[in-house]
Amino acid sequence: MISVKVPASSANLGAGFDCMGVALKLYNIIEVEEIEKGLIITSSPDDPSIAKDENNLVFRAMKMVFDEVGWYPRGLRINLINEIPLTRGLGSSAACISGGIYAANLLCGGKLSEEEMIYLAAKMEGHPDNSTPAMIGGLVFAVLEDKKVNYIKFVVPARLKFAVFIPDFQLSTEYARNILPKYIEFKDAVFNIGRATLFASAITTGNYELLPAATQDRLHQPYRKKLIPDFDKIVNLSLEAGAKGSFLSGAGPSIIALIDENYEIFEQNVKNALASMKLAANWDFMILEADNSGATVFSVQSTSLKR
Ligand SMILES: Nc1ncnc2c1ncn2[C@@H]1O[C@H](COP(=O)(O)OP(=O)(O)OP(=O)(O)O)[C@@H](O)[C@H]1O
Ligand SMILES: N[C@@H](CCO)C(=O)O
Repeated sequence: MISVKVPASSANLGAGFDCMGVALKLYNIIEVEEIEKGLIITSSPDDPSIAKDENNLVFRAMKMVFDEVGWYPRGLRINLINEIPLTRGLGSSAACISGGIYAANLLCGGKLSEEEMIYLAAKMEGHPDNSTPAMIGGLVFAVLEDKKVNYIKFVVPARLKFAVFIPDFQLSTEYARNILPKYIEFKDAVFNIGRATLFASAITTGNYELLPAATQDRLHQPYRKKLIPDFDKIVNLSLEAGAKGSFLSGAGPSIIALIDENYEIFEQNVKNALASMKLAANWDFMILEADNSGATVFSVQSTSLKR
């Protein structure tokens, strides 16, 4: 059996719609083994939205690899141990896709290169901002091209931490993409290009004082925040508690705040504010570090049946 550990991820990071994302130390584990025949999928915790047949996202990602390399297991057992909350903007689908591709490639003897896996994952997800950090870790700047992903991975220092606010409802990426406008104003495009560029420079040079300005966005948050009750309250309370920028995580509904010092004071301030504004029951709160490794093998025993 092969066990693969794959991190959560947060995409967009403010202004970098579909092109910036970071892996986070919150993990799913995907265990796979070849069996004589059939497909057996188990999951814990279980969730009715996790398919147990060929529609399962991990299976579909694995199947894409088998089709690509022309090798198929006789049958397959997949066990999913899920820590990443589903459909909350924390890259649960990218973890399934990147982790599934990574596990399938191990099962079939490592026929695909890392670049090929990164490309297949981004192609399946439709954009590379969750799938690339899920695959290789770090904070990634990435663009999906015709046949490859052009990207740069930045190794995130432990000093920079990610406060995550997770509400008690789901918001599918598909729905949150469908409500975006087809066209945007030229001045809004200019606004985001400037902020995204500033963010890349500020993050990679450690110039965190620029992050509150560099994480502003006009491409997706103005439309999506209407779907998230208390969005403005959470953003404002995290900035007042000392965050260096606060924004929607991926397509939402979770919200991320960046912190680089006084973590305990920040945590206490946030907990007090959530309680006094009566938001604590509806919003989970945790502070995470970036994961700089991406998908990794947890353990490998006998991987496939003898032929
Ligand atoms: N552990 C899992 N096992 C199987 N399928 C999963 C699992 N986690 C997520 N999925 C599938 O992915 C869907 C959620 O994907 P979606 O892109 O909407 O949200 P997300 O990836 O959590 O958020 P975002 O893309 O904004 O970070 C679920 O409805 C389910 O079909
Ligand atoms: N960039 C994507 C991330 C979610 O998958 C979006 O915002 O729709």
